[in-house]
Amino acid sequence: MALLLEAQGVVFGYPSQPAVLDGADLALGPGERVCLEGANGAGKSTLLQILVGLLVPQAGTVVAFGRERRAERDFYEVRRRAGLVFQDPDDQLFCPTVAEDVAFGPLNMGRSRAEVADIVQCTLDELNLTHLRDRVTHKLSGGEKRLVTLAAVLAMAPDVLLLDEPTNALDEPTRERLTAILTTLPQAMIIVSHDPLFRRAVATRSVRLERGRIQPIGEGQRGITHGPRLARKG
Ligand SMILES: Nc1ncnc2c1ncn2[C@@H]1O[C@H](COP(=O)(O)OP(=O)(O)OP(=O)(O)O)[C@@H](O)[C@H]1O
Repeated sequence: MALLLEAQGVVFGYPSQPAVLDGADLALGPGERVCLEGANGAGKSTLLQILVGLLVPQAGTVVAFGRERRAERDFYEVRRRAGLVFQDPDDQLFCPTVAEDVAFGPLNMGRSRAEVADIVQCTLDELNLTHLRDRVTHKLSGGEKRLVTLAAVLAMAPDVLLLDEPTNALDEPTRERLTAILTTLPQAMIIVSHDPLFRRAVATRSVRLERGRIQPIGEGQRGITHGPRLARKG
């Protein structure tokens, strides 16, 4: 099976946080929905950004769509084919209206105005967001913004999705709707999530980032963890 994205032995630290990733290996194959969990600050967002070349590892390799990627120009194609939905929608949405935000990517990719109008309509329809079309983006609720960021990324028809905590700020019905959407999309995806119910519903495989490395999660450890049972007297 040809892998779509792969981090091999990635080492990365920030000047103030020197050992975030310490030989992290993560691979994504076609049809997979890999859920990535790990404690706050474990380095999950950092790893997603390395996979699309927004951060440069100090050691290790990124292989994307069959080619090793090193230089910034190697990542232009990767960022076009791997759509990253940021943890904070305000890092991603910057146009005055929802329709303009969703149109921005395909216009930037050289699609015609007529094609883009169709893409915006279809993408908003598919995500059930047509009612938000002409709304001012920065006045949307947190959950609405999150769905609009997904629409903006899907409008670029990526081959792969990288989703950083996509259920943040979503109420339960919206989370269920997102689950239904993600499990019917054809794209392979890596999903960072702290939400065990969501992970269980979407993951085809789960891994954990711990002490800078990726550990597989076996069936026994997977899903919701229950607290220790109270000792019963008598
Ligand atoms: N730009 C930065 N400069 C310095 N340190 C950073 C920067 N971005 C992240 N860090 C630090 O690197 C570590 C990993 O951050 P990262 O955001 O990748 O973790 P995470 O696993 O995604 O966390 P969370 O689950 O809380 O979102 C954290 O200790 C964080 O404070």
